[in-house]
Amino acid sequence: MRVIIEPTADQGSQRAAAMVAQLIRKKPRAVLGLATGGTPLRLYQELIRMHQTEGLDFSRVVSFNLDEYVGLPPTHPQSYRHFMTESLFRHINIDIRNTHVPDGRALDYDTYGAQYEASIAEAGGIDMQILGIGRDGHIAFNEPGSSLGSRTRLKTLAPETIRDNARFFGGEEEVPRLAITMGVGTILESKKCIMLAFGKEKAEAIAAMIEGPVTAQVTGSALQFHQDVVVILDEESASQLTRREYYDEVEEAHRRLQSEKTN
Ligand SMILES: N[C@@H]1[C@@H](O)[C@H](O)[C@@H](COP(=O)(O)O)O[C@@H]1O
Repeated sequence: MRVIIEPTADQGSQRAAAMVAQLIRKKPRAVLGLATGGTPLRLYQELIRMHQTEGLDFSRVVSFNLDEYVGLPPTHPQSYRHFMTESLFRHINIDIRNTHVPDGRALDYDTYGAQYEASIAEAGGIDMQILGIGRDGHIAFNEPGSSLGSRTRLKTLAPETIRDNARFFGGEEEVPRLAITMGVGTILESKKCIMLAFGKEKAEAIAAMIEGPVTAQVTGSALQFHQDVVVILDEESASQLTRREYYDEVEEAHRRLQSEKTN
């Protein structure tokens, strides 16, 4: 796991955007795994800027989102489909038919989950999965206790997640209790994962995910089994890591290698 600590969330988001842009330039038909929540917003803003000012071309990009609330139509202001349209899709030249967000109104979730997995496989698998993390260490909506081999399925939200997301809904009562989410096993199959976490409220989850044991109680810790994960942090979210100096040294070594390559 590569741990990059940037001074601020803005710098961290720019770093992530550069990685996404590099992939799309190399592989115009890249398959991106996308996340919602407050964390990736700055990354999406930077991608929009790159599209508008540098001509970053999304016309052949395919995307799959991690999750969606059950019961919300795509037009609902808090649905993740709506979030993606407003925060990214309508500002870039992605073909909306190539964007996939789980359907929160599917009737048969077992069949639907299997179909979602099949569409990811048909697209060639996810090249780069963007991830955030919940304060309890969950990824997508894989709440504590989720199987580390889980696939796309229906999931009951944990009380902490409902509390955390109440701010978007104007109260806990309004937050849906169920979601459809890619599983931990689905996420582990993506070729590369970029996790973003900013702010001190994520510090504990980040320390548990990176330096703690692999456990279904912190589903993000399963990423320790993935061979290509980059975690991008700011000073606050990195504040509880005990091996900080080592991560900085690794980054320094990366920089030296890069500059030797380009010189
Ligand atoms: N399903 C989403 C996750 O994908 C996200 O990572 C998490 C953190 O959200 P935020 O970035 O707003 O802190 O919230 C929800 O649970």
